Amino acid sequence: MGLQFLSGVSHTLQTASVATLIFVACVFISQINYKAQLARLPIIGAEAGGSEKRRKVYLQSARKLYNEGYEKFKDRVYRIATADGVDSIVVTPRFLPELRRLPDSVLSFGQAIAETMEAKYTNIPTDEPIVAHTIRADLTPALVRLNPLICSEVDEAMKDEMPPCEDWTPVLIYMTLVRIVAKVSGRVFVGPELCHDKDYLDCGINYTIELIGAQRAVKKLRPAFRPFLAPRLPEIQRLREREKIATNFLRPIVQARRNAMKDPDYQKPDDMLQWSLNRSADFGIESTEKLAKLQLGIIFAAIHTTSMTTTNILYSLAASPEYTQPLREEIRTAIAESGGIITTRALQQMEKLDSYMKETMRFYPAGYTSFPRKVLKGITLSNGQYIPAGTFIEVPSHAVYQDNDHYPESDNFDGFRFYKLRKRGTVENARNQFVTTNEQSLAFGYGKHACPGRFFAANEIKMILARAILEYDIKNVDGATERYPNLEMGRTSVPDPSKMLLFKKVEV
Ligand code: HEM
Repeated sequence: MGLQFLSGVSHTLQTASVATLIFVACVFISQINYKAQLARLPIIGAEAGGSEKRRKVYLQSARKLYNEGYEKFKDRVYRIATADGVDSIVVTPRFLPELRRLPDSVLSFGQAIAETMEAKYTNIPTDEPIVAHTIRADLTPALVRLNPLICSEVDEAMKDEMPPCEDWTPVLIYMTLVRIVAKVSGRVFVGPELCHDKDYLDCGINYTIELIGAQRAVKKLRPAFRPFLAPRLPEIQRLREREKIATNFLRPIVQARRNAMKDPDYQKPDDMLQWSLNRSADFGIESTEKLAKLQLGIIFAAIHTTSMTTTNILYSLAASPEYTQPLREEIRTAIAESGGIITTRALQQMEKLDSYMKETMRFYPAGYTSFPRKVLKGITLSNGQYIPAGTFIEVPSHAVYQDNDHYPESDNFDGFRFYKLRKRGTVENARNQFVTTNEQSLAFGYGKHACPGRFFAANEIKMILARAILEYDIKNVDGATERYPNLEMGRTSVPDPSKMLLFKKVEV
């Protein structure tokens, strides 16, 4: 009996050892295979040396590397070291039409964001189709109806947040815009109950800043230690606190709305929270906690992106005052022709403003690359190059914006570049709008995950700028005429949030 038992144990151990060996061999072989596949792709910046040296060069001069790669590898994809120390695969835009056809099970936006944002620990919702769906199906079609409301929120928020500016007054413009955008967007996202609540607004504004801090803190940990150490990081615990605070804010409102929805005559509010509630059963969203997390996700996608874009435009405007008068005239005429208010038609008529916004975004997109995707299944491109599963790809959007073939005299900031192109005909009119996305206009991404919120963002930014340009003269402090440089880190480029602009009320 004893011998039989021992021989059984020995047999089991042998089987387990063989299984383990086979498993290790498989992992080893697939790693070798993966590395061999990667090694077939050319590298930009190889002369710097090993991967750590290339990473350092990337941190100092990512923009230069992407531009060099764009010139060197017009028809091929190549590798670049990134801030993470992981090589990313840079894809030239000629491959975009074939990549856009691939399903998410092959090329995943959600997975790329989840890994970049360390979603496992930060909890940011990256795979919740209800968010993009509600924006596309409910928010964008509602804009014509909502624009008067958005406009009055812009007016009110600007009155609250801007100082009187009877004489030249310095304004820390980035944070001022963050508060204006948070209030205006809040009206559309959560509705009247919460959008003016200072504590809720602070919760949303701080959440985004803290989320980026938490993501950086997790990235600093070695990957193997993250499951144990990341949940204990104070930055991650602070995010959990924020989620609780947001849930507590939303709970009574969600409860009241759910109760009211039992009444067939209930006039449902016209905001994202309500549209999400209407669709929650279809997407399996039950709890208020989940709804709160989705709200935080929308806030993360919307507030700082919109505020940074608007800040970039105002920094450009302060350094190119020759544009103020023609823009002011266009805005005045458009509003006058719409009965003195900013209607959807008036916004559409602000084509010079639209062009100025797009030209600023061409020079100062939020990042030097676009179309971040994780490759879940290996892809063979039409030129025969193979991109293995497990890699990240990106497109060098800023280099595209600097290409003279697409943008003649691309170094020249021409605020009315797109306005002039739009005047050429119907096709050119459609191709050159602020919200347009295509292989040459990548600031809002590309393909089926291109930013669904860009139509709302465009309206909101135009309304804020229309008010600012009509009501104020704007200039840099200390008589500086150069545009404030953006802060660059790796592939990101942000307007310097510590800079002031001077504002003075226009005398009428
Ligand atoms: C000027 C402001 C904004 C910029 C520059 C911007 C930029 C982007 C970019 C680059 C992407 C990735 C697209 C891709 O890789 O193909 C994206 C996605 C997204 N954006 Fe925006 N965005 C802005 C405003 C907004 C606003 C106001 C909202 C919400 C109302 C929003 C909601 C989203 C969502 C939900 C996604 C993910 C889409 C998906 O999962 O399919 N964004 N945005």
